[in-house]
Amino acid sequence: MTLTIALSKGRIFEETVPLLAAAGIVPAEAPESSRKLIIGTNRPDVQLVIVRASDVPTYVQYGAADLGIAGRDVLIEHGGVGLYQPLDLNIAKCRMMVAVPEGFDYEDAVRHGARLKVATKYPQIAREHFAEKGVHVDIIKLYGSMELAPLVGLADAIVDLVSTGGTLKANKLTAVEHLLDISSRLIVNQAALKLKYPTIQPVLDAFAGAVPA
Ligand SMILES: Nc1ncnc2c1ncn2[C@@H]1O[C@H](COP(=O)(O)OP(=O)(O)OP(=O)(O)O)[C@@H](O)[C@H]1O
Ligand SMILES: O=P(O)(O)OC[C@H]1O[C@H](OP(=O)(O)OP(=O)(O)O)[C@H](O)[C@@H]1O
Repeated sequence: MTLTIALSKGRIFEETVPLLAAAGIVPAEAPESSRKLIIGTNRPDVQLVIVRASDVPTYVQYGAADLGIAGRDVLIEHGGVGLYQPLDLNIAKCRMMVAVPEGFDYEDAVRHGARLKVATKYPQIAREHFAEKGVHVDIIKLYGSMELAPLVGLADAIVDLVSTGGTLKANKLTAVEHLLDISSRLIVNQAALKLKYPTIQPVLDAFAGAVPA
């Protein structure tokens, strides 16, 4: 029985390589330098499928992949249906923040009941946050480069991921609220966990033992 693991290119793949190694799995090639979407490994019974970060939960939900690694941001937006989430891998760590242009008095706007235009790739997380605060917002869904939106008048604020703060700084934005701490989690298709338990459990154990501090 083949074990299929869904991963995204970039930081998740890079930070997953040591975890795979702990489970005795070595990718046959690097996705960055290959156009292949199915990548073999040193183990004939394990293959990797390379998908968009936000598509990882969907592949695992429907059983097209048995395991996957996805950010908490992506998992909240997906909803987590059909997924078992046994392990926080403590990789791809960042924070979900509200940010506004430097000089914009966000607290004052909120206090005065202003209606804010908020650009984000994370409409569920943003909607819930502002609903809890009782702030009226118009959510504008974007797929990337959120930091641009306030600079060109598309939005008053953004909800986005911040790590070093370099992107905010380069675009003269400042973080005004911290919504969530984000890291990536191992996700498992619930049916696959039962059917492929003897193959999956050792991988889960190896990952658990290799989680970075
Ligand atoms: N600057 C960052 N530092 C650390 N982790 C991050 C950072 N940005 C995003 N992440 C985390 O890594 C995950 C994957 O991000 P990545 O940039 O590889 O994909 P993406 O471009 O956001 O996804 P998609 O391809 O679906 O647009 C995110 O879901 C998030 O959990
Ligand atoms: O605080 P920093 O260290 O600057 O990181 C924050 C940036 O990282 C993420 O983008 P990413 O690098 O994933 O680019 P992408 O959205 O174009 O994939 C996020 O959307 C921010 O733009």
